[in-house]
Amino acid sequence: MTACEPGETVGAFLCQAGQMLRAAAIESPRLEARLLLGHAMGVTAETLLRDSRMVVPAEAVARFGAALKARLAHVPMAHILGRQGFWTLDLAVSPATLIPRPDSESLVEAALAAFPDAEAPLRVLDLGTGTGCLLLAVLSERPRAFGIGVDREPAAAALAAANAAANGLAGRSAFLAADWAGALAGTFDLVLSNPPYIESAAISGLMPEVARHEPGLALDGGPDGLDAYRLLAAALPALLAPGGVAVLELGQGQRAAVEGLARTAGLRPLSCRPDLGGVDRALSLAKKPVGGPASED
Ligand SMILES: C[S@@+](CC[C@H](N)C(=O)[O-])C[C@H]1O[C@@H](n2cnc3c(N)ncnc32)[C@H](O)[C@@H]1O
Repeated sequence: MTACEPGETVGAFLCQAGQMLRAAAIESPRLEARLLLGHAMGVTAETLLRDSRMVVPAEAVARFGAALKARLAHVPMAHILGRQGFWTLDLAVSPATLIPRPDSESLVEAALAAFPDAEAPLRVLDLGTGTGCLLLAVLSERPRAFGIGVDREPAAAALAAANAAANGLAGRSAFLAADWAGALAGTFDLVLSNPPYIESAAISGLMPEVARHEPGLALDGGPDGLDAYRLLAAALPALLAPGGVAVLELGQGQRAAVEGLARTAGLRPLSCRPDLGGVDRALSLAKKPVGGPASED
């Protein structure tokens, strides 16, 4: 390990922090050190790169120390920074719910592909809305759409409402704390859901950022990971308007099982969009027409 130059400069702090993060097996130690120091100083990581001889002010040193300590304890970067980008949106995050993942953007792509008319006046429902990321991304692309986001965790529903306001979407969205769609009447053109789908026994083996810092309510799908899909599949036929589509996020390897549950509930699998890693991720479903064939295949 090369010795870091001593001193109070950006370069010295970044060098020391990078080494500590690497020793803690953090994947991108130099990048994260820059993001944390930039956050503590209120400047961008690019600014730090431009002037590594800049002296770090005392109050930023204290903030950086606290942020670094948290990261070394595997607190997720998004929780320390308080923000996460998703689609084109900048979203506040909190320990109350899942940090939005890039893989979930495939649900937004699937939803937009299902409703390609940008001017369609869609009614959208997002079950387990968390930060509101899925609903808000769709509303940002469909200016005549209106949406409701539901989360059983009241702090998540409040976070999603704040994210809607911060992104100029409060006028076309509403959020409530409830158990799935139990509190709702009416039907929707588009139902989105990224439910908890990790097998209960697998959670403790996930990376510490997830297992220790993201809530069980957002992760735990029961013994086989499918508990929420059973409830959602049963509820969807009554929630979908004629011509409506549901887009569900899947965990790796869950496609066949969830399609089976959907068919049993009277739904028709339309397509399944892979994420950037090629994993079947966004399952689109429609209601089988009354009196229609029992299955599409
Ligand atoms: C996997 S997270 C997804 C959050 C967000 N939609 C996203 O894609 O990042 C699942 C969310 O479902 C919520 N949830 C779990 N059980 C629920 C229930 N019975 N009713 C409503 N929401 C629930 C959790 O609180 C959590 O916010």
